Order: sequence, then structure tokens, then C-alpha cells
Amino acid sequence: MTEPFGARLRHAMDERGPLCVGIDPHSALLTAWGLNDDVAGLERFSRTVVEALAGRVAVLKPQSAFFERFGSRGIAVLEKSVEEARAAGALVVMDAKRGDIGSTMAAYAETFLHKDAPLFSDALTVSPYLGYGSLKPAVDLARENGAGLFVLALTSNPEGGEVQHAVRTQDAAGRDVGATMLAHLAAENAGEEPMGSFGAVVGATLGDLSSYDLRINGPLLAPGIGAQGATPSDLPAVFGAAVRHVVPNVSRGVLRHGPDVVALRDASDRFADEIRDAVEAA
Ligand SMILES: O=c1ccn([C@@H]2O[C@H](COP(=O)(O)O)[C@@H](O)[C@H]2O)c(=O)[nH]1
Repeated sequence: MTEPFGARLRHAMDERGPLCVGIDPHSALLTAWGLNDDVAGLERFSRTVVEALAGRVAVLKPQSAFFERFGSRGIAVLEKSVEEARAAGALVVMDAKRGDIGSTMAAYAETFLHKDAPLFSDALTVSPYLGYGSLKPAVDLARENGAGLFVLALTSNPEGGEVQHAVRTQDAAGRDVGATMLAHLAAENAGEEPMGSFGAVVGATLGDLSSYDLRINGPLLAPGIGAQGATPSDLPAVFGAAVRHVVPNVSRGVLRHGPDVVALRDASDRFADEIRDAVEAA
């Protein structure tokens, strides 16, 4: 029986620090690395990131969109990257942000969360905006296979508030949509030790979140550090007492230092050190 994702992630965070580095092969980054914006460039880019970082960071997060744009050959590179990253000791969070009615969600779950699937990943980002209940097939399959989910709750982009801060008239407690997602996740993770496998995406860019109950007993994936303007030193003010559950994500902020493997490692180590200092001081 595979150990649940939440437990595996907690151990990895304790051992390697909580940093998650994104594998985001933007066209502009391929060019900056001296690579062609084609499948060969994509493959070289991804292989380099995995070689540089899979042995030292807790989590790698491939952004599926940048692989999908090359069609089936891009997906083949993604499969290989996931396999190699996991073999080298990193947990892989597939950032594909899937969400659909339950019957279709079941197929997405089979794609990323079934242990025999070519794209099996330790966790998957999902969108709950067809209703949290529509994610049930993914929750169930993740549990069965020792995998996890990261549910979009309060995203890092400035446009997210129009949906996520909307207050549901049916909600007696007057919670907004983001808070409702956090409450669902807290229920999902209740009683799990050392932490549950069902995390929330909560942007590091969002400023003071003290009006939200972030104690979901699960991981908080926090994109927005680096290119989107947040810094590791923002984490305690944003996440308060929940800061030790935060998995801060940096993509372009690290990747822009490639293609040199040593420079990528140095950039990642600098973020990891700053994150550790910020969390320890909190
Ligand atoms: O709220 C969200 C959810 C996901 N993302 C993704 O994270 C990375 C961020 O990349 P940077 O280069 O560090 O800005 C990217 O893959 C996004 O799609 C997010 O930014 N915000």
C-alpha cells in the first residue's frame, strides 16, 4: 500500500525544504536558453530542469499547457519528465487544472491519478468551479492510489477575486467561494496525520489572508513568488499560523537562470534558503 501523498509530501518538505519549482517551458525561456521553440527544445529544457533539481527540491510542478501545445510529442516529453523526476526522488505535482462534470472528471482522474497511467503524478491541480462535488471521482481515485489534489481556492492572479470572493447567498455563514473550498478541504483532511493529501492553491501574492481559515490540515500550494512579484519574506504575513503547511512555488524566477545546471541549482537553493529563513522566523 502506497503511503498517502500528504504523508509523503510532509516527509519531503521536512527533509528537503518546502520549495516547489515549476517546469514551465515558455517559448521565451526556450529562446533565452538558446533552444528552438520545438519538441527537441522542449525535451532538452525539461531534461535539464529535472537533472538539475529533481534530486534536491521536494516538488517539481510541470505546467502541462507548455507541453500540450506541441501535441502528442509534447505529451510524450511530459510523460518522460514525470517519470524521470519521480525516479530521481522529487514528488511531481501536475499542474493541469482539470475540472468538469463528475463523469468526465473521472476520466481526468484516470489520466493523472491512476497508478498505471502513463501520466501518473503524485498530485494534480484541479478547478472546483463546476462545484466541489464534481471533483469526487478525483478525490476517490487519489485516495485509492496514494495521490493528492490541489484545489484552486484563492489563486495568485488579480482576476481571480471576481469568482473566488463572491459570497454565496445560500451560505448561512456568509463565506465566499474561496473560503467554501477551504472548508471542503478541511473536511476532506480531517483526522489525517501528519497531514492530509488534499491541498489548496492559495497565491503568495494575495497579502493578508487572516480573514480566511487556512487550517485545512493539508498543503497550501503557493504560486506567485518571483515573476509575479511575491517574495519568500511575504509568506508569514500572507499565511500566518498556516505557514508551515505552505509549499511555495517558483517557476520563471528559477528557470530564467538556465540552461546552466549549476546556475539553476544555485537559484533554487537561494529561494530555498530564503523560504527556510522566513518560515523559521515566523
Ligand atoms: O493561482 C495560480 C495557480 C497556478 N499558477 C501556476 O504556477 C506557475 C507560476 O509560474 P511563475 O513563473 O512562478 O509565475 C505557473 O505554472 C502558473 O500557471 C499560478 O501562477 N497561480
